[in-house]
Amino acid sequence: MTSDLPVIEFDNVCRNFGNHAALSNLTFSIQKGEIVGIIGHSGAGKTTLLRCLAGLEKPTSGKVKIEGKDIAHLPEKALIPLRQRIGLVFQHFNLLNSKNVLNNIALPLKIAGIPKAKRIEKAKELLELVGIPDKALNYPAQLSGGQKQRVGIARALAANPALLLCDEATSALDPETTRSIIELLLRINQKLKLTIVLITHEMSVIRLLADRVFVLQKGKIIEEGAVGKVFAHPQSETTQQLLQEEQPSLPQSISQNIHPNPDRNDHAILHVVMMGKVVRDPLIANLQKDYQISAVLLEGNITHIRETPIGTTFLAVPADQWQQTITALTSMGVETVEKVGYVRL
Ligand SMILES: Nc1ncnc2c1ncn2[C@@H]1O[C@H](COP(=O)(O)OP(=O)(O)OP(=O)(O)O)[C@@H](O)[C@H]1O
Repeated sequence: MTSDLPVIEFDNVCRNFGNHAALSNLTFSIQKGEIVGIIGHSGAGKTTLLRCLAGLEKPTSGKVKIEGKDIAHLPEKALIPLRQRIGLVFQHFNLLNSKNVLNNIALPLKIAGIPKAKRIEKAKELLELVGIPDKALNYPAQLSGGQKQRVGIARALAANPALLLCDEATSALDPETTRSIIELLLRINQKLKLTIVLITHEMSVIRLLADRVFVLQKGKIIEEGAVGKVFAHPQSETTQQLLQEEQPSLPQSISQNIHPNPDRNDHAILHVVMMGKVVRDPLIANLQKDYQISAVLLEGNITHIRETPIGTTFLAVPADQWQQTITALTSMGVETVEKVGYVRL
């Protein structure tokens, strides 16, 4: 395999269930070391896509290539070694309760016929990597949810996979534990240069973990790109809906009274999105100082995509100064600024 060959390539993949197209002409590629998040409403095709990637589901047509090999058309026997290149992490961990932690982790190696001493050595190494070396002899019932998921991740890594697939891997965990599992996945991604594809309904997980995001709707990718870009400027209605809980919105007392044309003494409302350094700049003070524009902050918040701050605010400025404000804010380096309408404050 050459280093720039994508780890994953989907070429015109369709998966039908009867007359229903769960995946429809999907074409994309994912490079080694990338972390890609897949989001979409229920029934959009996320699980089907992940199952096709894992070789658990055969596409009706098209090619699914992992490290250049088309797994969609391999006979079952030839799929076995390829499946070992793919680690799976599940929402409910799927550990065997009758086996201790070390033996759970070593199980894929046992199935692959690796001698006992070697697989236990590897399992110990992985337990160290996921940060719970002292739990080797414990049974799953004696572990917290976060510890169980660490074991699930260690097991997924046992056969040195090229690809880790995470299906709602943090959805059963509390926010603090979710954060620690995200940090673990990021560390593993960097240390092992592991490619990770994750499905989640938690947008905060995508923000902290993924480099790129695919938005699925009715089996098609309707929006795709760097998480920062897509989350800062969601184009499709679906993406906007999925992000809605995360976005600040105007207080009802204002949003109810917005109108499209200005009356005398109205203010124009501007929706401003900023990324990076500019978030820390005193924009309102600068508007006043450099442009003599008095802006009022109506609503706003700051979130982070990895280390990059994203600021979203609604400002009100005198109605006759909205164009000048947009020009000024753009020259200050904000990502986007749009007029939402007019209101009497
Ligand atoms: N084995 C199956 N037989 C018939 N229809 C199926 C099967 N698997 C999935 N589907 C259908 O394909 C579509 C996509 O399902 P899929 O489970 O991939 O969606 P999803 O985005 O993962 O949804 P969710 O978020 O609810 O898990 C749905 O309409 C579903 O009903």
